Amino acid sequence: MIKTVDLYKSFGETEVLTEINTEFERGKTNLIIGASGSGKTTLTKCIVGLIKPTKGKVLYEGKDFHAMDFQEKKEIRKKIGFLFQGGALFDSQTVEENLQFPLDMFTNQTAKEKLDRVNFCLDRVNLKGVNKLYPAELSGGMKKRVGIARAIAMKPQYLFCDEPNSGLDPKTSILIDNLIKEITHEYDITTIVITHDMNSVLEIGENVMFIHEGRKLWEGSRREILETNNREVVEFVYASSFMQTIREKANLK
Ligand SMILES: Nc1ncnc2c1ncn2[C@@H]1O[C@H](COP(=O)(O)OP(=O)(O)OP(=O)(O)O)[C@@H](O)[C@H]1O
Repeated sequence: MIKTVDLYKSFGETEVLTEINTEFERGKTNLIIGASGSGKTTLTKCIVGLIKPTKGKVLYEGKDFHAMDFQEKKEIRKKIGFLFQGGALFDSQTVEENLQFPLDMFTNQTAKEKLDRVNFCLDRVNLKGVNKLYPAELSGGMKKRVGIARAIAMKPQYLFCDEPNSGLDPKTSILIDNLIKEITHEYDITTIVITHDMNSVLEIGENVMFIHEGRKLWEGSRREILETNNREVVEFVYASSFMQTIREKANLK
């Protein structure tokens, strides 16, 4: 579990995060939603240690990350997998080399052990046999799946996904969403997903946190989001008439 306690972040005079108290549960897909500029990325950066909060704590299994020494932070970082927008693959390396990269960096595994792990992860995301292809030879959805395979190569305890659906068609988006959810359950990972995609919220939002102007305004499940009367959440989530129809239909049942 990851927890934030009274977390604040300012850039100069500007306060970007205010009093964020939240919990991201293990074995669940925890979604962070909110308008552009509301503070989602800043919060995530504070959690993974890319920036230091102005005040407050980030607890990994109860231990304050920002109070840890270099070695302890390194141990936590080894347990974090990242899925970046666009996959963030190295274009000059094959799929196999991309997946092997974290294993080369952080493990002393033999070449055979690394290849076995690469093949296992590719198989898990239904991409058997693409080892020797380069990212340019893959579709957007395949790149995302390679990104997921790379993110799980190190058997992470924590998984951060930054807009995993950006640039994907609706069908592929659902496949990627479900893959993230399955992997989260299968390996009991604490998964945090930043998303703008309301389909994802309704599909995999086991825990949804809504940030508005740097404050946590609402938290609940995908079911609860259909029923909430919180004005800001309703304005954000149900901005389109299509989403309003979904809400009305769900609440009539
Ligand atoms: N390094 C920085 N220096 C100054 N201001 C920053 C910095 N990083 C972020 N901000 C400001 O913090 C606020 C929150 O930005 P953040 O990127 O966290 O929002 P976001 O919700 O992730 O937005 P988006 O959905 O567009 O990615 C914005 O007003 C942004 O300009």
